[in-house]
Amino acid sequence: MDVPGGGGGRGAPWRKMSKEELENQYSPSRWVVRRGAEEAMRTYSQIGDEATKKARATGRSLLDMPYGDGEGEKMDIYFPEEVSEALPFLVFFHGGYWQSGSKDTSAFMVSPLTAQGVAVVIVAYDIAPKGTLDKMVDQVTRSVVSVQKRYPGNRGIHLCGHSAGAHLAAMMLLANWTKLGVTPNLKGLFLVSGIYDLEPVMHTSENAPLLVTLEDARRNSPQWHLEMAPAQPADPGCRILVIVGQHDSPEFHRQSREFYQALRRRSWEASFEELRDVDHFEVLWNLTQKDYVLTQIILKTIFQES
Ligand SMILES: N[C@@H](CC(=O)c1ccccc1NC=O)C(=O)O
Repeated sequence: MDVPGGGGGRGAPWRKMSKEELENQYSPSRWVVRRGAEEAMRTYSQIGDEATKKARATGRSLLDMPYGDGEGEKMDIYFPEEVSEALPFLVFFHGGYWQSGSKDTSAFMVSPLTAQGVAVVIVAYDIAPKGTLDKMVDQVTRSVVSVQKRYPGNRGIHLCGHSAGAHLAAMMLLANWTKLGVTPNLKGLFLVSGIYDLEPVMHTSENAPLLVTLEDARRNSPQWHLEMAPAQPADPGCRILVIVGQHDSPEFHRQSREFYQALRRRSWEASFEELRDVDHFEVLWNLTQKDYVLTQIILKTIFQES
């Protein structure tokens, strides 16, 4: 296999980095500006935990709904007060480098979105070492199919993913829905501080539980597919918002920018947004706030199209 000609190619900046520099660039917690790395991670878990407890306390949820036979193939569905047949859905995939995180601490955006009439689904998947990347991509694909089958009258499904979860969401652009028998009513993707070319991650300590080979990395890199694989027709009805935090590392900025550019080259309806004054974790925990700029962008996008 050849290497892509774009940012992932032979001239990619990460190829010239020392092992330490690469490790640094791919350790989001080292780039936070308002607190130490450990405190940032602690706050992130705490806010996720509290948001999930608050979302579950309303009682308007279906928890642990299976989307497959595997023990980890479960999703939580949170409903707005006004129940209708034709709700817009937002399906969220949590981050944590495919090896940490849980649906049980990731309901960040549930309260502000359900308050505005959006049903929110938080998906669990088998993180490493139990799950491989291929398995996680397959699981997430089946979770989207399951939402469409359960709610065929939905007014659009938007996917949202953070970091490793943005990678999983982006992989849905390559899914073979025909083979799965159902084409979800996908209207948009919100990709927050994601990774789209997995090859550099393979050379960091994050790969220890993942055991990604070069073949695995390419097969599971949406960037690689957009640059190298035969073009799949872009869906003009599906808008893609690529989002990065101002204080994300330069490599995270590069990954987002180059993915956005590759999407545009392949005729996807994509836009790019750098969110001011937030780091890799704040961008997500701010989604607990109805007035946060990204919460507002998400709501505006969902209701423009439903
Ligand atoms: N070990 C990582 C943790 C991390 O990257 C992370 C943690 C929680 C949610 C998302 C994350 N990043 C990507 O998936 C770090 O140093 O920041």
